[in-house]
Amino acid sequence: MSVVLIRPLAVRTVAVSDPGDLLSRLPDAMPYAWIRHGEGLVGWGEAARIVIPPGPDRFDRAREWLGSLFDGARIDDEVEAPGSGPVAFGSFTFDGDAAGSTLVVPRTVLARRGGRAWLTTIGEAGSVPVTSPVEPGRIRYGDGTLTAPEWEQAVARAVRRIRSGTLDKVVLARDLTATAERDIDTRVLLSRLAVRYPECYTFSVDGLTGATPELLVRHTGRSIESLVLAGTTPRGAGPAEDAARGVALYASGKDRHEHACAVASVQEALAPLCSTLDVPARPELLVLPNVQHLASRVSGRLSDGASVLDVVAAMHPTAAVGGTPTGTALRVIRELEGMARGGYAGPVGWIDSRGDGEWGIALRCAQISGRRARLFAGCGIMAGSDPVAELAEAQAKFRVMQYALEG
Ligand SMILES: C=C(O[C@H]1C=CC=C(C(=O)O)[C@@H]1O)C(=O)O
Repeated sequence: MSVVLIRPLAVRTVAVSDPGDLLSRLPDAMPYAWIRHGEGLVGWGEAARIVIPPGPDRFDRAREWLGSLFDGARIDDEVEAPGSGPVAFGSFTFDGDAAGSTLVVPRTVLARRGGRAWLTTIGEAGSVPVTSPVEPGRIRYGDGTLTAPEWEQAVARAVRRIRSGTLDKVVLARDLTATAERDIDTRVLLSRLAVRYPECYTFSVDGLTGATPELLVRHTGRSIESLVLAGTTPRGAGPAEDAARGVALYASGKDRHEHACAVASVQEALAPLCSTLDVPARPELLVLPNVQHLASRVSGRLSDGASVLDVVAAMHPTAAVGGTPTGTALRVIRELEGMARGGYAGPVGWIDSRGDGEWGIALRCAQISGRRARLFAGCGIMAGSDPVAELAEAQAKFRVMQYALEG
């Protein structure tokens, strides 16, 4: 386990006047961010970092490290709100056996929530070199691991596997590559995403950048909430077609079953942790600029002092990104996708020293590195799935990051 830190952490949180657009305050091109409707946290610099080794105990290792780091910290926090005091941003790979899961405690975090704003600093306040955001310029796209026809064939194979009775659902994803004229400054992408997708969680952790609509879990004291998504249709060309698509999605047996699998996986994971759990009987429609989703808002009360990372560990991977049953779906994903998902479809978010935090599923995102980006999009495959329609759905999901890159 590789660990870098300034120990013990000397943490100070002070209330500040409204800082305006949080993203406009970021000094460098590789920041940490978690923003929805202008609220959330942004961070920069690095007071501590852990690269978590792959394996079934990776969430335990992460929790142990955070526990000893935060317990040993000297914290002077005049705000005492979720997200004040020391905060770690994190990204876990989808596949527990893959390397690349990380937790980072930024040296500076600026936050806004519920009409309050605060600034957390760790260690001596030093001067930070400030650069201006630079547009990436022209973008060239290329195929990722599979071409579009190859991915359609993988979907057709998954459908045959499901019809043979081996599994109910599997989420298959594909990747696209993008190369920009200049190094990609994630601040440019974050600002575009936050304006166009205010309903989503605009995030960035170590270059994994996107705007996900799917809240894995928000943890505030003992209250938890989750927004479960599965079942999708692209937006229509005009209001009439759009409304008809929404009605058809809501009435589609295939999509309702796909959604029910995702809700059941969340319910099964949360029930043992909760004294009460509220799961809606029917989904609602979530309409985003690129797609419409079936959505279920699940809420509950934890029966003990489990932290947000405990809840994340119990939930991942939900059937919104894995499938049903989970073990079989994960084997089929490895076999048919043929690619490393990295942080895509893994948990991404933040945790504070009280165990509060917000974690999403890293969807509608890309891994940014220098001039290159790797974009990801996936679809829940069911017995009734049509490979052509699934490809169109994946293209609609790619549009989020294509817009972020191109403007
Ligand atoms: C796997 C993705 O979306 C998931 C979340 C919402 C709806 C989904 C669907 O309808 O297929 C997927 O389960 C993705 O965006 O890459």
